[in-house]
This record gives sequence, C-alpha cells and structure tokens, in this order.
Amino acid sequence: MEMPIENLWSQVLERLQLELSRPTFETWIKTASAERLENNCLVIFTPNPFARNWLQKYYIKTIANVVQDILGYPVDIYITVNQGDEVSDVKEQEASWGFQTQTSPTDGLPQNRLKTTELNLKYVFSRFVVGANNRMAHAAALAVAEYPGREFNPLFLCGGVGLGKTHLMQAIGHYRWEISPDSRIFYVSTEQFTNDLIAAIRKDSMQSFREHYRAADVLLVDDIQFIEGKEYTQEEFFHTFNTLHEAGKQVVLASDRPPNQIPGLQQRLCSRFSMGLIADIQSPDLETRMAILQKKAEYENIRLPREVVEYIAFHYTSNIRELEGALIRALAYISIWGLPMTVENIAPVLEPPTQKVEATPEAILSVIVESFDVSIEDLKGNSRRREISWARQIGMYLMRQHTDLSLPRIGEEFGGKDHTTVMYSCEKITQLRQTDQNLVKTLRQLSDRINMASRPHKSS
Ligand SMILES: Nc1ncnc2c1ncn2[C@@H]1O[C@H](COP(=O)(O)OP(=O)(O)OP(=O)(O)O)[C@@H](O)[C@H]1O
Repeated sequence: MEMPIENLWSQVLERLQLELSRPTFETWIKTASAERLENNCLVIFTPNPFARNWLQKYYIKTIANVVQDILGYPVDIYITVNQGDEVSDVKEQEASWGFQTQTSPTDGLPQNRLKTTELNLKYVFSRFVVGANNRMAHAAALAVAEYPGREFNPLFLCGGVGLGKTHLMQAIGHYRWEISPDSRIFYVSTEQFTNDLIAAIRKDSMQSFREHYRAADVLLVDDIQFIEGKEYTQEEFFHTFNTLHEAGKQVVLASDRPPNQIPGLQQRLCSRFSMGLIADIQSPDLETRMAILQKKAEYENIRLPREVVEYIAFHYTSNIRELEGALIRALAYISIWGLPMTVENIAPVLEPPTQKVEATPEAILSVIVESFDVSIEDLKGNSRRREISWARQIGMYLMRQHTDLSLPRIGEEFGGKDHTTVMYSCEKITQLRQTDQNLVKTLRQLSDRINMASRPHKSS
C-alpha cells in the first residue's frame, strides 16, 4: 500500500533537516510541500518560481535520494509553483526575496534590470576551488558574505580574464540570499550601470535611478575598469558609493587591474576603491587547474581519467574559462563519437590556445634546424633520409600554421619543392597529431619557440 503523502513528506523533512544547513532548510525546504505521489512521480509545490528554480538546481537530487531511501524505490521529482496562489502574492514574494520587480520605481530604468539580480546559480562558494592563486580573494569574499559592510568595504577583486572574479562576487550574493532572503543584492556590470544612467537622464528620472541603486544592501559591480574615461558615470557612481558606504552597505567591485592602474579614474574614486581590501587573483597552478576540472566533472557526474585531467590542465594554463571550454569540447567530442575518454581521443579537439604570432620563414627554419639536428642545406636539399624528411615535413606544417604563405611559396623556402609535396606534408602531420600525443606536445613546443624567435623580429 502506498504511504500517505503527509507521512512521506514529514519523513522527508525530518531527514533533510539533518542533512542541510538551517538557513537552507528553513528557506527552501520548509516552505515547500508535497502535493501528491502518482505513477512514481512525487509532485512538490513551492511558494514562488524562485524557490522552484532553486530547489530544482540545487536540491532535487538530495530530495530524490531521501525519498528513494524512505520508499525503497526511485521516484521522479517534479517541482512546480503552487498555482493556488494569487499572482499578486507571487509578485510580492518575489520582491521580498530580493528580486526587484514592479515594486521599485522603474521610470527611466530598463525593466529587465529590475526583474532579477541575475546571479548565475553555478557561481557559489561550494563550486569554487581554492588554490594558492586565489586563497586571499576567496577568504575575503567569504568574510564579506558573512559580515557585509564591516571590515572589507569595498572589497576590490582584481585579476586577469577568466580567473573567477565574477564567480566569487556572485557567490557573495548567493550566500547573503541564503542567510537573509530579503536582502537586496544588486549585481550589475559597469556597462549596465552606465546604460541605466543614460536611460535615466534621457527619461528625466534620475531620482528613480538614485533610489534604485542606493537601496542596495550589497552592490556587486563587475568590470569596474570600464568606468575609465566616463566622467558622468564616475560622478554618479561616486555618490552611490558614498551613500552605500556611509549606510554600512557592502560594495564589491571586480576589475582586471587594481584601482591605481585604471587610467582616467578620478582620484577620489581611486582612493575610495582602495580603502577596503584589494584582493588579487593570479593564474592557477597545475594542481589547482586539475582540481577545478575534477570538480566540474563531479558536478556533471562524469569520471575523468587522471591522464585526461592532467593533459587538459597542462595545456590550458592562464584562463579558467578556456580550461572549462576545453573540457566541454572534449566531452562533446567523445560523446558524439561514442569514444572512450582517453588522451588520444580528445587531443584532436584540444588545439592548445596558442597566440599566433606572424613568423618569418627564416625564424621557422632556424627553429627546425636547432631542434632536429639537421642543417639548413638538409632542409632545402633532396635527401630522403628519415630524420631529414621528418624535420622537413614538420617545418612545412609549421610554416603553414605560422605564416600566410601559399603552398608554392612554402615549397620555395624548402629549396624549390613542389606545392603538392608541401600539401602532403601538412596533411600527414595534421592526421598524425590527431592520435599522437607526443607529436602534439612537440608541435606546441616548436610553436612556442617560433613565437619567441619572432617577437623581437616583429618589434624591431
Ligand atoms: N577557483 C575556481 N573554481 C572553480 N571554477 C572557477 C574558479 N575560478 C574560475 N572559475 C570558473 O571559470 C569561469 C570564468 O570565471 P569568471 O567569469 O568568474 O572570471 P572573471 O575573472 O570574472 O573573468 P572576466 O575578467 O572575463 O570577467 C567561470 O565558469 C567560473 O565558474
């Protein structure tokens, strides 16, 4: 006989109360209710769309596991908003959950800015891997999330592209929301702030603009370096900043460089941006990159062999967005072709992100000569000795990669070879590099050397 739904749900609540933190349980689970269990599907009602999204993103698996434990068989979980509620109630709730809806003054501000604070649900602390490169920024972000408006105000996160500034910044927002669901967390790019300002000026609604931004409990502003040279935005941001700071509200800023290196930043803003804590994020080391890949894979429920993790982490060094992109490309490739996850199988789609530097034929030839223990005469001559023709083929391939020379012109550089010979060489190396990991490494090293050899040449 089927267990009554009330019994089932109260057992689920009992179990989840033990498993989850109190704020999580109180905020997301206790407010939900089980509606019915039919055809092996448990329907759960939430009071508003945001609670539904949140449960779906973060807790559906946990709920499913607990229900399976209790019932002894797996069930699907279907989470939906309680339609019995009046629409206006939902809207009120949305507003009270920190989502800025129709209740704020909207004149002159683009509507979508006020609908939600648009935090990415993946950018939470639990998904952030801490390494030597970001330890301080992470600790500061956590401190700010726990005690906003206290010590580190503003928190200024800076670091190169794709190193986790936005992730940490938004993690602060999520954390605050979980602890205090009615906080007003505003996440905005500097560009959006400027656009809102321009719209407000155009519609003569500066008052609404100011009230909106100055009502934040936590203001998260991304890419603040783009404020450079925008005098009016700087002026307005200065007053927003002061109002929030004086009221003990937290401001977090992210930038690709520290305040004193943002050209055209007013001195008074520069000193305010520096008066809290400037925490920088460096490029991650190999271990951290591997840990990031492993964590991503765990979330996707994928087992990655260690060699694969090492291989990707070794080749993608300075930008975590690119590292993640490489993993996604590899996963897509092996799943499309139904291949096992091995280094050989993913190598073809993981062309390392080399910055192409236009190189001269001479630079390429001299790198080949140094690296393969052959002479320039060997490369230009007709010897068919294996080592020489191998060096020649690699040289032709690299010349095709690093220059815009046509096939016949490359042939000329190699002592007047026919263009079909060049074409054959390029195709052969392209084929081989799809399965030969050592060759991929060798080509990368040679490319690096060619780049190095070409840079001084270019600037002279
Ligand atoms: N330490 C980390 N652990 C896990 N994921 C990370 C980490 N650092 C960055 N990422 C991931 O890398 C990607 C890029 O991060 P993010 O967008 O935060 O970078 P950013 O520094 O803001 O870049 P940009 O300068 O381009 O704005 C995101 O998907 C993020 O989740």
